[in-house]
Amino acid sequence: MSIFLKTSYCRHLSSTAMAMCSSFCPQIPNHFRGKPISLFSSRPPFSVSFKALSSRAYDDPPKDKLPANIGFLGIGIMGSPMTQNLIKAGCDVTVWNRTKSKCDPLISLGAKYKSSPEEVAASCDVTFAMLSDPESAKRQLIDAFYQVDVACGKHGAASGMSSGKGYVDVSTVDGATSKLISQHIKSTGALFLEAPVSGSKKPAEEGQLIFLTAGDKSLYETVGPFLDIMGKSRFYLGDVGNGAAMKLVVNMVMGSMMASFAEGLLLSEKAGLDPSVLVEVISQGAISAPMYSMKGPSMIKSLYPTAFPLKHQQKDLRLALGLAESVNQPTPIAAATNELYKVAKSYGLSDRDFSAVIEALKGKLQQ
Ligand SMILES: NC(=O)C1=CN([C@@H]2O[C@H](COP(=O)(O)OP(=O)(O)OC[C@H]3O[C@@H](n4cnc5c(N)ncnc54)[C@H](OP(=O)(O)O)[C@@H]3O)[C@@H](O)[C@H]2O)C=CC1
Ligand SMILES: O=CCCC(=O)O
Repeated sequence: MSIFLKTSYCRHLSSTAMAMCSSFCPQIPNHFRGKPISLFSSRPPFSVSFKALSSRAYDDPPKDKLPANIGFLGIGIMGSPMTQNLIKAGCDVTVWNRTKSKCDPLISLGAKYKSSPEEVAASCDVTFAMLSDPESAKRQLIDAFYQVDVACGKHGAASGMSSGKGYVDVSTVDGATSKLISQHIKSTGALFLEAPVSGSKKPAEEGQLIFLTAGDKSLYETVGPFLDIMGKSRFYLGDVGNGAAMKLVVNMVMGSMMASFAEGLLLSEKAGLDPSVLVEVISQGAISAPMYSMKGPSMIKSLYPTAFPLKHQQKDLRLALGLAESVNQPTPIAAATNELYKVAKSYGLSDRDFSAVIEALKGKLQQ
């Protein structure tokens, strides 16, 4: 396995964190570790930024509970950097993706490859999945004759699961999908955790994601060190469905914020103002958000380099509206916002960044 030394990280590793790294992936010498790994034997029902607390003393989990082999299904915009961080931290990772070529860079970093989710799950202690949507998280149509369910069906991950293993779904799906996958996984005796993430491509690359987890608490504790490699904080929210719901509410708010920001940029321009000054004014006030400063300058230039695909934002709005319907909560702003993203999709912008929603307000697509 190729091992990469991140000297900037290592400079900050406390000796406690180094010792924990050693017990976690014992085949890797401490000085090759990528980042500190923080472990809690029990966690409060709220999140703490563990990377900021690396000098605290933590209990090591029992060594016989530490997973040795990690599987990762779905090597897309998010899955790829998340897997890279696991490999760089010294974990033994096995990957699968529908489009096999996306696994190649990870294989050259030291990952193993298996040709189905079932084989990954069978060869790994814990398998993560980062797939597009409820449909792909459950089911994949390879061709007209041969069907593979990524999680649930023939050659799906559940077929390779058994007691002692765990499945962690980090995709953004609705609670019903998550519960269905949980049932299939748990019927094999394995454990299940839903763990959708807040944070986009760059936080994924930098190991700064926020995990919104729910499901088997013991699996949450077992995989905590892996979540801490990929993320900066993690929330445990109780029963399966709560992580999915939290993620959908967050992304419903984000989608509306982006749509409103897009309206503001266009209105400022039509009113004779400089939209880049608007971005600066917003960044200094109470409605400041990193998203506006990060996306604003490229939106003004009609550039939408993809970090969070627009089709996924629309999917999350659709699922959030379903959640709202199920609890009889009015969400008129999200409903209108969803329509705007649907217009943007009809302009062929599905695979562009979600900030391309501004094009739906221009009336005419800028090439
Ligand atoms: N990008 C972001 O900023 C964030 C995304 N998310 C969520 O993470 C998930 C993944 O997003 P992201 O990585 O951006 O998306 P990508 O579109 O880059 O990746 C999607 C992944 O799902 C796979 N996939 C899609 N359809 C199927 C199918 N029918 N069967 C099997 N595999 C399939 C793709 O395989 P293939 O390569 O073969 O197409 C790919 O591995 C989504 O749920 C998204 O909402 C969450 C937080 C941030
Ligand atoms: O689901 C995507 C979230 C993107 C983000 O949190 O920046």
